[in-house]
Amino acid sequence: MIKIDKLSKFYGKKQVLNSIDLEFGKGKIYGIVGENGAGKTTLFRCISGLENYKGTISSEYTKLKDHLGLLLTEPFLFPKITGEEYIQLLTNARQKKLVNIEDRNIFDLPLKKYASTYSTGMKKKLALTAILLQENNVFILDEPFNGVDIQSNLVITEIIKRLKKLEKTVIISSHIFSTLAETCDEIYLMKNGEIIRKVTQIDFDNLENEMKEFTIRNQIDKLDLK
Ligand SMILES: Nc1ncnc2c1ncn2[C@@H]1O[C@H](COP(=O)(O)OP(=O)(O)OP(=O)(O)O)[C@@H](O)[C@H]1O
Repeated sequence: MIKIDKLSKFYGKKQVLNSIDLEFGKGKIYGIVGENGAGKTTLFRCISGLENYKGTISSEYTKLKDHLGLLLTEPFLFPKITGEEYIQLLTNARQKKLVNIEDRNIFDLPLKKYASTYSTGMKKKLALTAILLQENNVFILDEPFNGVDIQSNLVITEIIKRLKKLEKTVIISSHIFSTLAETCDEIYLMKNGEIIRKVTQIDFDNLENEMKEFTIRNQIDKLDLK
């Protein structure tokens, strides 16, 4: 269980997260949706221990970040290391010894090549492979489906479902509602640094319809397309 109490974050004078209260349990998948700039990535960075913040983030672990895999929208890959070396680096950090990495190459990546030469989608797949092989208990996936081919998206969706069965905690942000609706137990709607709504599976269709109607009424109609 991860418990977030009154989490606030400022960048300089700008408040980006405003008194967020959330709880994430084991064996559950959570979606976070919200417009660009709502604060999703900042929330993830705070939970992952990459940012200072006000409020508390507590869990059953002494150091949550030692049990947490964060997939960033644009993973950082060091120059001059191969895909294989990247995976080794991350798994070594968790004292996991991998005998044959090629056997665990779920996305058929060219692991002998420098990771910095990978395409955007390949970088994301490498970073995801590494955090999965770390055998984390908590996974935070920031737009995991974005920029990744259809086949790999199907694989990622299936992996997320398996992580749930393994009693892991998975938190996902996505701008593609259907991918969240297929996997999530609960979806939180973020706006201007606040969680404004919690939606459970039974209401996913209503949420999608409301969002569509709101967007079309307020945004697309401005174009006055004839
Ligand atoms: N390092 C930073 N310094 C200053 N402001 C920042 C920094 N990182 C993010 N912000 C600001 O914080 C706000 C929230 O950004 P964040 O990246 O968390 O949003 P998001 O919901 O993940 O957006 P998107 O859907 O576009 O990825 C934005 O106004 C952004 O400009």
